[in-house]
Amino acid sequence: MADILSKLSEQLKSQKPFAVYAKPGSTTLIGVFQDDDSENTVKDFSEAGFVFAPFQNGKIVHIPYKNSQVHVNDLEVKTVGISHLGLPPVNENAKADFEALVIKSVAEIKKDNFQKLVTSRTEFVEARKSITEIFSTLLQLYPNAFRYCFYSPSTGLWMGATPEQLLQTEGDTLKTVALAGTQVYDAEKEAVWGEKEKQEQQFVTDYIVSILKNVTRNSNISAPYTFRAGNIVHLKTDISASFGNTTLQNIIMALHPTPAVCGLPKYEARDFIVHNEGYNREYYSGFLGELNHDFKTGHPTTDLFVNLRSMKLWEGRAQLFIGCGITKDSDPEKEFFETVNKSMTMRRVL
Ligand SMILES: C=C(O[C@@H]1C=C(C(=O)O)C=C[C@H]1O)C(=O)O
Repeated sequence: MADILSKLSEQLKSQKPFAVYAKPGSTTLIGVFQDDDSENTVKDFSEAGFVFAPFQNGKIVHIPYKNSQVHVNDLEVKTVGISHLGLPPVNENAKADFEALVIKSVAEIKKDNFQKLVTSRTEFVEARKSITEIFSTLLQLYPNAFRYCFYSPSTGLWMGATPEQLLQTEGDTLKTVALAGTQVYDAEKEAVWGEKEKQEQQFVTDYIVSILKNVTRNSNISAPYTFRAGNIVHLKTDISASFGNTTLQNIIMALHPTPAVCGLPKYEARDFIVHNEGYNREYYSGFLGELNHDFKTGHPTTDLFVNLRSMKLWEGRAQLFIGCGITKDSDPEKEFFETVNKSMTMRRVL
Protein backbone atom coordinates (compact mmCIF):
# COMPACT_ATOMS: atom_id res chain seq x y z
CA MET A 1 0.00 0.00 0.00
CA ALA A 2 2.82 2.41 0.95
CA ASP A 3 4.43 2.01 -2.47
CA ILE A 4 1.16 2.89 -4.26
CA LEU A 5 0.76 5.98 -2.09
CA SER A 6 4.33 7.15 -2.70
CA LYS A 7 3.89 6.53 -6.44
CA LEU A 8 0.69 8.62 -6.22
CA SER A 9 2.65 11.56 -4.74
CA GLU A 10 5.39 11.23 -7.34
CA GLN A 11 2.88 11.07 -10.20
CA LEU A 12 1.06 14.13 -8.87
CA LYS A 13 4.33 16.08 -8.75
CA SER A 14 5.08 15.24 -12.36
CA GLN A 15 1.46 16.03 -13.33
CA LYS A 16 0.80 12.69 -14.99
CA PRO A 17 -2.71 11.20 -14.90
CA PHE A 18 -3.45 8.43 -12.39
CA ALA A 19 -6.28 6.60 -10.65
CA VAL A 20 -5.88 4.79 -7.34
CA TYR A 21 -8.95 2.95 -6.09
CA ALA A 22 -10.51 0.18 -4.02
CA LYS A 23 -13.82 -1.43 -4.96
CA PRO A 24 -16.70 -1.77 -2.49
CA GLY A 25 -15.96 -4.42 0.12
CA SER A 26 -12.52 -5.11 -1.34
CA THR A 27 -9.18 -4.95 0.47
CA THR A 28 -7.26 -4.66 -2.79
CA LEU A 29 -5.84 -1.29 -3.72
CA ILE A 30 -5.26 -0.71 -7.43
CA GLY A 31 -3.05 2.04 -8.84
CA VAL A 32 -3.11 2.95 -12.53
CA PHE A 33 -0.30 5.35 -13.38
CA GLN A 34 -0.06 6.76 -16.87
CA ASP A 35 3.43 6.71 -18.39
CA ASP A 36 3.33 10.26 -19.76
CA ASP A 37 1.46 13.52 -19.15
CA SER A 38 -0.70 13.40 -22.31
CA GLU A 39 -4.45 13.55 -21.82
CA ASN A 40 -6.58 10.93 -23.57
CA THR A 41 -10.32 11.19 -24.04
CA VAL A 42 -13.03 8.61 -24.65
CA LYS A 43 -14.46 8.57 -28.16
CA ASP A 44 -16.93 5.70 -28.32
CA PHE A 45 -16.50 3.62 -25.13
CA SER A 46 -14.67 0.85 -26.97
CA GLU A 47 -11.48 2.06 -25.20
CA ALA A 48 -9.94 -0.02 -22.41
CA GLY A 49 -8.73 1.75 -19.29
CA PHE A 50 -9.91 3.98 -16.44
CA VAL A 51 -12.46 6.72 -17.26
CA PHE A 52 -13.47 9.92 -15.51
CA ALA A 53 -16.58 11.58 -16.95
CA PRO A 54 -18.25 14.90 -16.06
CA PHE A 55 -21.92 15.46 -15.18
CA GLN A 56 -22.56 17.08 -18.55
CA ASN A 57 -20.28 18.94 -20.99
CA GLY A 58 -16.55 18.41 -20.69
CA LYS A 59 -13.83 15.93 -21.42
CA ILE A 60 -14.32 12.26 -20.62
CA VAL A 61 -10.75 11.60 -19.56
CA HIS A 62 -9.32 8.15 -20.04
CA ILE A 63 -6.14 6.46 -18.80
CA PRO A 64 -5.45 3.74 -21.39
CA TYR A 65 -4.26 0.52 -19.76
CA LYS A 66 -1.73 0.04 -22.54
CA ASN A 67 -0.12 3.33 -21.66
CA SER A 68 0.12 2.85 -17.89
CA GLN A 69 1.79 0.97 -15.08
CA VAL A 70 -0.51 -0.98 -12.83
CA HIS A 71 0.22 -1.67 -9.16
CA VAL A 72 -2.01 -4.02 -7.15
CA ASN A 73 -1.52 -4.15 -3.35
CA ASP A 74 -3.34 -5.37 -0.28
CA LEU A 75 -4.94 -2.60 1.66
CA GLU A 76 -3.68 -2.58 5.24
CA VAL A 77 -6.88 -2.78 7.17
CA LYS A 78 -6.84 -0.83 10.42
CA THR A 79 -9.96 -0.55 12.45
CA VAL A 80 -10.85 3.08 12.49
CA GLY A 81 -14.22 3.88 13.95
CA ILE A 82 -16.21 6.66 12.33
CA SER A 83 -15.19 9.65 14.39
CA HIS A 84 -18.05 11.54 15.95
CA LEU A 85 -17.20 14.82 14.40
CA GLY A 86 -20.02 17.25 15.12
CA LEU A 87 -21.87 19.00 12.29
CA PRO A 88 -20.17 22.20 11.10
CA PRO A 89 -21.65 25.60 12.04
CA VAL A 90 -24.47 26.57 9.70
CA ASN A 91 -23.50 29.00 6.97
CA GLU A 92 -26.69 31.09 6.86
CA ASN A 93 -26.06 32.43 3.34
CA ALA A 94 -25.43 28.99 1.89
CA LYS A 95 -28.53 27.72 3.70
CA ALA A 96 -30.74 30.52 2.36
CA ASP A 97 -29.43 30.03 -1.20
CA PHE A 98 -29.97 26.29 -1.12
CA GLU A 99 -33.43 26.59 0.39
CA ALA A 100 -34.39 29.08 -2.34
CA LEU A 101 -33.25 26.55 -4.94
CA VAL A 102 -35.31 23.81 -3.29
CA ILE A 103 -38.38 26.10 -3.14
CA LYS A 104 -38.00 26.86 -6.85
CA SER A 105 -37.57 23.15 -7.64
CA VAL A 106 -40.67 22.17 -5.65
CA ALA A 107 -42.69 24.89 -7.48
CA GLU A 108 -41.54 23.49 -10.84
CA ILE A 109 -42.51 19.98 -9.79
CA LYS A 110 -45.93 21.18 -8.60
CA LYS A 111 -46.42 22.79 -12.03
CA ASP A 112 -45.86 19.29 -13.46
CA ASN A 113 -42.73 20.36 -15.31
CA PHE A 114 -40.75 17.68 -13.47
CA GLN A 115 -41.39 14.54 -11.42
CA LYS A 116 -38.12 14.87 -9.55
CA LEU A 117 -35.09 17.19 -9.50
CA VAL A 118 -31.73 16.62 -7.84
CA THR A 119 -30.27 19.89 -6.64
CA SER A 120 -26.80 20.31 -5.24
CA ARG A 121 -24.39 22.83 -3.81
CA THR A 122 -20.67 23.21 -3.28
CA GLU A 123 -18.61 24.22 -0.27
CA PHE A 124 -14.94 25.12 0.18
CA VAL A 125 -13.26 23.88 3.34
CA GLU A 126 -9.77 23.83 4.74
CA ALA A 127 -7.76 20.63 4.17
CA ARG A 128 -4.71 20.62 6.41
CA LYS A 129 -3.53 17.03 6.05
CA SER A 130 -1.44 15.68 3.18
CA ILE A 131 -3.14 14.12 0.15
CA THR A 132 -1.92 10.63 1.08
CA GLU A 133 -3.09 11.02 4.68
CA ILE A 134 -6.55 12.14 3.54
CA PHE A 135 -6.80 9.30 1.06
CA SER A 136 -5.61 6.66 3.57
CA THR A 137 -8.33 7.73 6.00
CA LEU A 138 -10.96 7.61 3.26
CA LEU A 139 -9.85 4.09 2.30
CA GLN A 140 -10.17 2.91 5.90
CA LEU A 141 -13.39 4.67 6.87
CA TYR A 142 -15.69 3.58 4.03
CA PRO A 143 -14.98 -0.08 3.22
CA ASN A 144 -18.33 -0.53 1.45
CA ALA A 145 -17.86 2.38 -0.94
CA PHE A 146 -15.91 2.71 -4.18
CA ARG A 147 -13.00 4.78 -2.86
CA TYR A 148 -10.81 6.62 -5.30
CA CYS A 149 -8.24 9.34 -5.93
CA PHE A 150 -7.99 10.58 -9.53
CA TYR A 151 -5.81 13.17 -11.19
CA SER A 152 -5.35 14.53 -14.68
CA PRO A 153 -4.07 17.97 -15.67
CA SER A 154 -7.46 19.20 -16.91
CA THR A 155 -9.70 17.69 -14.20
CA GLY A 156 -7.44 18.43 -11.24
CA LEU A 157 -7.25 16.15 -8.18
CA TRP A 158 -10.45 14.41 -7.03
CA MET A 159 -11.28 12.00 -4.24
CA GLY A 160 -14.45 10.30 -3.12
CA ALA A 161 -16.18 7.37 -1.47
CA THR A 162 -19.26 6.70 -3.52
CA PRO A 163 -22.02 4.26 -2.61
CA GLU A 164 -23.55 4.23 -6.10
CA GLN A 165 -22.79 1.86 -8.97
CA LEU A 166 -23.60 3.14 -12.45
CA LEU A 167 -22.93 -0.06 -14.37
CA GLN A 168 -21.14 -3.36 -14.02
CA THR A 169 -20.81 -5.80 -16.91
CA GLU A 170 -19.74 -9.41 -17.04
CA GLY A 171 -20.10 -11.33 -20.28
CA ASP A 172 -23.65 -10.83 -21.45
CA THR A 173 -24.93 -9.53 -18.10
CA LEU A 174 -25.11 -6.01 -16.82
CA LYS A 175 -25.97 -4.76 -13.36
CA THR A 176 -26.97 -1.39 -12.03
CA VAL A 177 -28.80 0.05 -9.00
CA ALA A 178 -31.48 2.57 -8.14
CA LEU A 179 -30.30 4.48 -5.07
CA ALA A 180 -32.22 7.32 -3.43
CA GLY A 181 -33.78 8.34 -0.13
CA THR A 182 -31.50 9.34 2.72
CA GLN A 183 -31.53 9.28 6.50
CA VAL A 184 -28.89 9.38 9.19
CA TYR A 185 -27.63 5.90 10.19
CA ASP A 186 -28.76 4.81 13.65
CA ALA A 187 -27.08 1.68 15.02
CA GLU A 188 -29.93 1.22 17.53
CA LYS A 189 -32.88 1.25 15.13
CA GLU A 190 -33.79 -0.24 11.80
CA ALA A 191 -34.52 2.49 9.23
CA VAL A 192 -38.19 3.20 8.54
CA TRP A 193 -38.89 4.89 5.20
CA GLY A 194 -41.59 7.49 4.61
CA GLU A 195 -43.72 7.87 1.49
CA LYS A 196 -41.58 10.74 0.17
CA GLU A 197 -38.39 8.63 0.15
CA LYS A 198 -40.16 5.54 -1.18
CA GLN A 199 -41.66 7.52 -4.05
CA GLU A 200 -38.38 9.29 -4.80
CA GLN A 201 -36.56 5.97 -5.02
CA GLN A 202 -39.34 4.31 -7.03
CA PHE A 203 -39.00 7.06 -9.69
CA VAL A 204 -35.37 6.08 -10.10
CA THR A 205 -36.12 2.34 -10.33
CA ASP A 206 -38.98 2.81 -12.80
CA TYR A 207 -36.91 5.06 -15.03
CA ILE A 208 -33.88 2.75 -15.10
CA VAL A 209 -36.05 -0.31 -15.78
CA SER A 210 -37.93 1.50 -18.56
CA ILE A 211 -34.81 2.65 -20.38
CA LEU A 212 -33.09 -0.72 -20.00
CA LYS A 213 -36.18 -2.41 -21.51
CA ASN A 214 -35.47 -0.57 -24.76
CA VAL A 215 -31.85 -1.65 -25.01
CA THR A 216 -31.53 -4.97 -23.10
CA ARG A 217 -33.34 -8.30 -22.44
CA ASN A 218 -34.57 -10.20 -19.35
CA SER A 219 -34.34 -7.64 -16.60
CA ASN A 220 -34.40 -8.68 -12.94
CA ILE A 221 -35.36 -6.25 -10.20
CA SER A 222 -34.88 -6.79 -6.46
CA ALA A 223 -37.16 -5.41 -3.76
CA PRO A 224 -35.89 -2.09 -2.30
CA TYR A 225 -33.70 -2.50 0.80
CA THR A 226 -31.79 -0.27 3.24
CA PHE A 227 -28.15 0.25 2.35
CA ARG A 228 -25.59 1.93 4.60
CA ALA A 229 -23.08 4.48 3.28
CA GLY A 230 -20.91 5.78 6.16
CA ASN A 231 -23.02 7.89 8.52
CA ILE A 232 -26.16 7.67 6.37
CA VAL A 233 -28.44 5.05 4.81
CA HIS A 234 -30.26 4.93 1.47
CA LEU A 235 -32.95 2.86 -0.19
CA LYS A 236 -31.53 0.64 -2.90
CA THR A 237 -32.84 -1.68 -5.62
CA ASP A 238 -30.55 -4.02 -7.59
CA ILE A 239 -31.31 -4.30 -11.30
CA SER A 240 -29.74 -6.71 -13.77
CA ALA A 241 -30.34 -7.51 -17.46
CA SER A 242 -28.75 -9.15 -20.50
CA PHE A 243 -27.21 -7.12 -23.28
CA GLY A 244 -29.49 -7.15 -26.30
CA ASN A 245 -28.06 -6.05 -29.61
CA THR A 246 -26.72 -2.90 -28.14
CA THR A 247 -23.38 -1.28 -27.45
CA LEU A 248 -21.83 -0.34 -24.14
CA GLN A 249 -21.93 3.29 -25.28
CA ASN A 250 -25.72 3.15 -25.77
CA ILE A 251 -26.23 1.70 -22.30
CA ILE A 252 -23.95 4.19 -20.56
CA MET A 253 -25.51 7.12 -22.38
CA ALA A 254 -29.02 5.84 -21.62
CA LEU A 255 -28.24 5.50 -17.90
CA HIS A 256 -26.20 8.65 -17.30
CA PRO A 257 -27.18 10.93 -15.62
CA THR A 258 -29.69 8.79 -13.73
CA PRO A 259 -32.63 10.37 -11.87
CA ALA A 260 -30.67 9.64 -8.67
CA VAL A 261 -28.39 12.58 -9.53
CA CYS A 262 -30.30 14.59 -12.14
CA GLY A 263 -34.08 14.24 -12.29
CA LEU A 264 -37.03 13.45 -14.51
CA PRO A 265 -37.53 14.13 -17.37
CA LYS A 266 -33.78 13.74 -17.75
CA TYR A 267 -32.66 16.36 -20.26
CA GLU A 268 -35.04 19.06 -19.02
CA ALA A 269 -33.86 18.35 -15.45
CA ARG A 270 -30.24 18.63 -16.57
CA ASP A 271 -30.96 22.04 -18.16
CA PHE A 272 -32.76 23.21 -15.03
CA ILE A 273 -29.75 22.22 -12.92
CA VAL A 274 -27.25 23.91 -15.22
CA HIS A 275 -29.27 27.15 -15.23
CA ASN A 276 -30.31 27.27 -11.58
CA GLU A 277 -27.67 25.71 -9.33
CA GLY A 278 -25.34 28.67 -9.76
CA TYR A 279 -22.09 26.71 -9.95
CA ASN A 280 -20.48 24.13 -12.23
CA ARG A 281 -20.76 20.51 -11.04
CA GLU A 282 -17.72 19.55 -13.16
CA TYR A 283 -17.07 15.86 -12.40
CA TYR A 284 -19.40 15.59 -9.38
CA SER A 285 -22.35 13.31 -10.33
CA GLY A 286 -20.45 12.23 -13.43
CA PHE A 287 -19.10 8.68 -13.47
CA LEU A 288 -15.77 6.91 -13.17
CA GLY A 289 -14.11 3.52 -13.11
CA GLU A 290 -12.90 0.63 -15.21
CA LEU A 291 -13.92 0.61 -18.85
CA ASN A 292 -13.56 -2.70 -20.74
CA HIS A 293 -10.66 -3.70 -18.51
CA ASP A 294 -10.44 -5.11 -15.00
CA PHE A 295 -7.02 -3.92 -13.81
CA LYS A 296 -6.73 -6.75 -11.29
CA THR A 297 -7.71 -9.73 -13.46
CA GLY A 298 -7.16 -8.33 -16.96
CA HIS A 299 -10.70 -9.40 -17.95
CA PRO A 300 -12.54 -7.16 -20.44
CA THR A 301 -15.25 -6.09 -17.98
CA THR A 302 -16.65 -2.66 -17.10
CA ASP A 303 -17.20 -1.41 -13.54
CA LEU A 304 -18.41 2.19 -13.28
CA PHE A 305 -19.59 4.28 -10.33
CA VAL A 306 -21.45 7.59 -9.98
CA ASN A 307 -19.13 10.30 -8.64
CA LEU A 308 -20.88 11.11 -5.33
CA ARG A 309 -19.54 11.94 -1.84
CA SER A 310 -16.64 13.48 -3.69
CA MET A 311 -14.38 16.51 -3.55
CA LYS A 312 -11.76 18.37 -5.53
CA LEU A 313 -8.50 19.09 -3.73
CA TRP A 314 -5.77 21.67 -3.87
CA GLU A 315 -2.92 22.34 -1.48
CA GLY A 316 -4.69 23.22 1.79
CA ARG A 317 -8.22 23.41 0.37
CA ALA A 318 -11.06 21.10 -0.60
CA GLN A 319 -14.21 21.74 -2.62
CA LEU A 320 -17.05 19.48 -1.51
CA PHE A 321 -20.07 18.64 -3.68
CA ILE A 322 -23.37 17.54 -2.15
CA GLY A 323 -26.89 17.15 -3.43
CA CYS A 324 -30.26 15.66 -2.73
CA GLY A 325 -33.38 14.53 -4.53
CA ILE A 326 -36.34 16.93 -4.51
CA THR A 327 -39.95 15.86 -4.95
CA LYS A 328 -43.21 17.75 -4.47
CA ASP A 329 -43.12 16.92 -0.74
CA SER A 330 -39.60 18.20 -0.02
CA ASP A 331 -39.01 20.43 2.98
CA PRO A 332 -36.29 23.02 2.10
CA GLU A 333 -34.65 23.09 5.53
CA LYS A 334 -34.59 19.29 5.82
CA GLU A 335 -33.01 19.03 2.38
CA PHE A 336 -30.32 21.53 3.40
CA PHE A 337 -29.46 19.45 6.46
CA GLU A 338 -29.40 16.35 4.27
CA THR A 339 -26.58 17.97 2.28
CA VAL A 340 -24.79 18.80 5.53
CA ASN A 341 -25.08 15.17 6.67
CA LYS A 342 -23.77 13.95 3.32
CA SER A 343 -20.86 16.41 3.50
CA MET A 344 -19.67 14.64 6.68
CA THR A 345 -18.41 11.73 4.52
CA MET A 346 -15.72 14.06 3.21
CA ARG A 347 -15.30 16.33 6.26
CA ARG A 348 -14.39 13.35 8.43
CA VAL A 349 -11.28 12.62 6.41
CA LEU A 350 -9.96 16.16 6.03
C1 LIG B 1 -26.96 13.54 -4.97
C2 LIG B 1 -26.42 12.82 -4.01
O1 LIG B 1 -26.91 11.60 -3.62
C3 LIG B 1 -28.01 11.01 -4.29
C4 LIG B 1 -29.28 11.48 -3.70
C5 LIG B 1 -29.91 10.78 -2.70
C6 LIG B 1 -31.16 11.35 -2.04
O2 LIG B 1 -31.64 12.40 -2.45
O3 LIG B 1 -31.66 10.78 -1.07
C7 LIG B 1 -29.43 9.55 -2.28
C8 LIG B 1 -28.39 8.96 -2.90
C9 LIG B 1 -27.85 9.50 -4.15
O4 LIG B 1 -28.48 8.91 -5.23
C10 LIG B 1 -25.18 13.25 -3.31
O5 LIG B 1 -24.69 12.49 -2.46
O6 LIG B 1 -24.64 14.33 -3.61
